[in-house]
Amino acid sequence: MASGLVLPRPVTFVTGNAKKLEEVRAILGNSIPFQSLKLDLPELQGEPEDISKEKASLAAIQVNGPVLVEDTCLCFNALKGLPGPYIKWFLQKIGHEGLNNLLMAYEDKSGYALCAFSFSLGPNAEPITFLGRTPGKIVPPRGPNDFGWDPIFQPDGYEQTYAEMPKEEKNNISHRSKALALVKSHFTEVGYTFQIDPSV
Ligand SMILES: O=P(O)(O)OP(=O)(O)OP(=O)(O)OC[C@H]1O[C@@H](n2cnc3c(O)ncnc32)[C@H](O)[C@@H]1O
Ligand SMILES: [Mg+2]
Repeated sequence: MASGLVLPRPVTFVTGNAKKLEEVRAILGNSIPFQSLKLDLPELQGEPEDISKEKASLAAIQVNGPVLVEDTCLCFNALKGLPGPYIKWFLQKIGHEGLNNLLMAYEDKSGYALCAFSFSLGPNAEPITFLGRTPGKIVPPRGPNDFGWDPIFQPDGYEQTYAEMPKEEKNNISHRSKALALVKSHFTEVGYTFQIDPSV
């Protein structure tokens, strides 16, 4: 492990989505101490990794300190990765049924959930991105409708949709937990310490 880098401020996880925050808390536990800030950052366009980095840069300016953000995609293979980062608007406009209908013309219902976390040390720093991906298929909705597209995503190797699974099970295999595992390894490697440095 490196000698350790004292961050002048605790890490702030910036999101406007309470469900994301709930999962990030459950997955990270005490491994990375963080505070959260509810902020609706702009919905950007482009490739998932670029969107996530740009989101981190915007968040770092707002917070004026170290931030963690994430952007989530739901990608359909038959549609070459779309809706991808635009899933939020697709879901809002056409719902679970409409998302299934998008694939009606295709035999291939496979896809993947993708999470792109980005960490920035502050307004002038270059964000680092960590990707997590869980393959699965798009199915007619099953299970509680309390988080986004969970009812229509059935991960490979499972008979249940994300929505039907106990939360701990989703958190063990999810796109989010895979990306967060990489975030944790990075923090361990760099050896960040999170106490507030009184000299700053
Ligand atoms: O403020 P941010 O963090 O951006 O929160 P958001 O809700 O705008 O989230 P995204 O921009 O990443 O858009 C992703 C969409 O996918 C939904 N979503 C994200 N993670 C999910 C998950 O694990 N299961 C189901 N739906 C999810 C989320 O509710 C959005 O509709
Ligand atoms: Mg968003």
